[in-house]
Amino acid sequence: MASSPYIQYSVIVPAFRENGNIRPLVTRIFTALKRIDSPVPAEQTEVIIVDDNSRDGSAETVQALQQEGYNVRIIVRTTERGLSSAVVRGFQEAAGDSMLCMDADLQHPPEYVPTMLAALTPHHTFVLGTRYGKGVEMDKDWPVHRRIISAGARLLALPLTTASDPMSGFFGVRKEAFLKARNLNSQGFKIALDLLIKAHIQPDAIAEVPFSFGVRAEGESKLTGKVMIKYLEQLAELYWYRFSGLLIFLVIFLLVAFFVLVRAWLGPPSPISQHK
Ligand SMILES: Nc1nc2c(ncn2[C@@H]2O[C@H](COP(=O)(O)OP(=O)(O)O[C@H]3O[C@H](CO)[C@@H](O)[C@H](O)[C@@H]3O)[C@@H](O)[C@H]2O)c(=O)[nH]1
Ligand SMILES: [Mg+2]
Repeated sequence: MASSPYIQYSVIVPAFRENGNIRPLVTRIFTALKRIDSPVPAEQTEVIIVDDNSRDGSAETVQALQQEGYNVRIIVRTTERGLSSAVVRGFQEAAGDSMLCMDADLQHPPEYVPTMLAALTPHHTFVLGTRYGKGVEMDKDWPVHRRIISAGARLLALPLTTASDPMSGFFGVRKEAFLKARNLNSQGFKIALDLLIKAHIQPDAIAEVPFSFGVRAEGESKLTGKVMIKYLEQLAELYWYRFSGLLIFLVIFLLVAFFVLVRAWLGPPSPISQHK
């Protein structure tokens, strides 16, 4: 398939040591896009892998796929690391106005890519692949401890957004909405949540696509204890970002109310006695 200069859709895949998954991922994405009923044309879609210098043959796999005609490229970062910053880099390099982020390990089904991309419109500037929608379920092999961590993380984010699965790594955003976000947290694992808040995505601008979260095909998860602590730090930052104005207002209001009450309780100031 020849690459087209009219790219409207970009699929960003952060990847670290994912060589074994890259070929099935890319071929399945393009097979889905080439289906007769795909709402998004394959010729208008590019895939960008953002790799953190894995040196596991990922670059060679991408090169072979390019020679076979797939519109895929790889950015190999050597001075930066981390999931969120890799996704941001991919969004910055994307040619398409509709941009999707998905994991390399096939936990996000490539067959959903056309539907996810097509859900992005000038009205729905954000699309979230949700694991908590109607009619979908987690893969029963997903470990219990991961379910508990996920439920806890979701609960903590409730005051920040009404989205059903803001922890999802399967999400898309329109370029114009992405460009509105300032000070994105490059250290975190939860770039969708960060974008939802910092790009000021309103609830009615979010389209949700339920999908069944599978188990990793090859390699290992990079979710560690350190990542969970980073998530708590990210939450604290987002709470401050979202609620600091309200907090400052409340403090000033309480101080003024306290002052007024004290004055009322002490009564009016006694008249000054006059001397001749
Ligand atoms: N470039 C780069 N990619 C990374 C890095 N860390 C992880 N990735 C890539 O990011 C994707 C997700 O990493 P996993 O290690 O598979 O994460 P997970 O534990 O399965 O977590 C996923 O599910 C969570 C929901 O439970 C999501 O919140 C999370 O974003 C991710 O999608 C994979 O493609 C992985 O290679 C990194 O430091 N750099
Ligand atoms: Mg994974």
